Amino acid sequence: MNTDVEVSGRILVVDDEKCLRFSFERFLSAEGYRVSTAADFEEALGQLRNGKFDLIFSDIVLGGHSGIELLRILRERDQNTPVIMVTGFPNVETASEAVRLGAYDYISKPVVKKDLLQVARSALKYKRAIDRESETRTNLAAIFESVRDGLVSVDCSEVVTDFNGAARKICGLAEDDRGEKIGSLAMLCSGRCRELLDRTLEQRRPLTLERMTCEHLERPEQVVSLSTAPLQNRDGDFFGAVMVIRDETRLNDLERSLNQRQSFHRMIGQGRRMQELYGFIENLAQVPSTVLILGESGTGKELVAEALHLSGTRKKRPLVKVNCAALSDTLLESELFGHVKGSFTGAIKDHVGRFQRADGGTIFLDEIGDISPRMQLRLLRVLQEKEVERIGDATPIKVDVRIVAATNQDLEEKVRRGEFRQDLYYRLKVITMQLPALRERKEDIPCLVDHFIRHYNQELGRNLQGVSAEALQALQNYDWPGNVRQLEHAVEHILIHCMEPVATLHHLPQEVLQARLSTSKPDGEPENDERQAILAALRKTDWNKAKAARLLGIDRKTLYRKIEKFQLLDPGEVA
Ligand SMILES: Nc1ncnc2c1ncn2[C@@H]1O[C@H](COP(=O)(O)OP(=O)(O)OP(=O)(O)O)[C@@H](O)[C@H]1O
Repeated sequence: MNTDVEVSGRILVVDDEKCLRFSFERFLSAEGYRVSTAADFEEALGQLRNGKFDLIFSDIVLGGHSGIELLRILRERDQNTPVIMVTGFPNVETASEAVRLGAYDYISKPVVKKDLLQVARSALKYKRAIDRESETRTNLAAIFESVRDGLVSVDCSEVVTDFNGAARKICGLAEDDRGEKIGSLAMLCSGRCRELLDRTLEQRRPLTLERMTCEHLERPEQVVSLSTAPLQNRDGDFFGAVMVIRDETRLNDLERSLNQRQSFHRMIGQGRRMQELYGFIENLAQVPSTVLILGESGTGKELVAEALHLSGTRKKRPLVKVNCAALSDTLLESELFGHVKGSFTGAIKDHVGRFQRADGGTIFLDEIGDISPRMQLRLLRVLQEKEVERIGDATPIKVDVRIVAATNQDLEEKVRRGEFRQDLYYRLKVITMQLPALRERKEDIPCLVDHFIRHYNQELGRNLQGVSAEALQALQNYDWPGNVRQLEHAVEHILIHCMEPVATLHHLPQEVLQARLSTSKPDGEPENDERQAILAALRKTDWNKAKAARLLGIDRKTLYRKIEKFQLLDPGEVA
């Protein structure tokens, strides 16, 4: 008697020899199998129509038909049920033809009981394994289809191998996108998620991206979070990557209505000041007015300009960024307005200016406070006339560009001192946005720290889990003269110096630790932190201002201003 529950099953025996049917039925039933018999081809078909079998024994010769015919029909209907051919005489050719067509095995008459039971047991075991595998596959396919997150897999050449229903909905993928390169798909979004997949394929490690606006043309509000993972087979061979896309739009909407958004485009911050800023940007995004963004260095002025551009209708057109302080006057003029060939030495061909390149979109003029009086005048004309003149060509060219300017300088003061044109100042400050310094929104420091830890974990291939409560307190108490940029550098410093799962006080940058010591003194003044931090950085770098500014995460001009403000003296110069 067969005691192996695994291999119990329903068996059909098809043979025109009554005594063979009888002995098969007797031997197999005694083992606990449920056995049915059929005397010919038609009867076999009838049995197959009415019932399900786990194993079929079939004679190769079946009256006017052949067992091979039966095998063919079975294979068309059901791939899994093993069929064992019974040959009346050892005709190896027919038997091997049967195996080629998908028979599990063959046995020859006269059949020995031991052989029969052995082949039946092995075929039924095989059937169970196949059933289990296809069950797992069906379950996985059902899970794949039913999860709410979008799933997209690609192979090593970025060809889409599969995606589920949620991905169809979130990303707008169509059935025939399978087999296409992901970069070649005509998607209606920014495609920033593809960059993450590219990096996963390149670096072969999981990556995440929190809350990203898809900039989908049909669903402009759509916000998603992404995570990717490399795909490996059992032998550890890498064969592609999978991306999980979580639609966070509803959560984002809810947070917006509750004024609790944690991020907006690339900006991070959950406090009141940032909520006001997000709302303000959304309101301004729909109007074409010029915007002047004011704020200390590192407060995120460029990110605000980006968010302004991406939240409005101009997002389909370019956002062109110009750092006015980084270029000499002549270069800036040619960069902004363009030039014609031969208009000055070195003008070997026509050059399209950035105003023209930004046509229909936005131009971001960073460090606007640093432009020369001549450039101020030229810019004033663009603002007044909405047209530009290329160097060497007096023909005005109409441009439709939204101007977003930014500065960390006190422009009003510059106007008072006669260093900045008042008329240009008024034209620029149609709408002014004052960005809060990080010390004015310290409640955002924990989520910024988390954000930068995630970022640098990915950049540096690390797995820092967080910072200790004491270290976080020190980060929150510090005044951050270099604002978010400095905090970002501080987190990078932490990741470089900390090899433990959680960073503690001694992994913090020197300036934060020093400020902590100085504020613990009873007579510590609020400004002391900043002064101490700057002094510490200057001392550490032997008063090399470029290095000190880098250490502090501020630009050199800001550092000079702070040195003046705190009346710090370079010991080298005093001597
Ligand atoms: N709210 C924020 N969330 C996340 N990152 C931020 C935020 N604000 C600034 N950053 C980061 O800080 C760095 C400086 O930001 P950004 O260049 O926008 O500042 P800025 O005010 O334009 O500085 P500067 O006046 O020196 O040009 C960037 O790496 C930016 O990603």
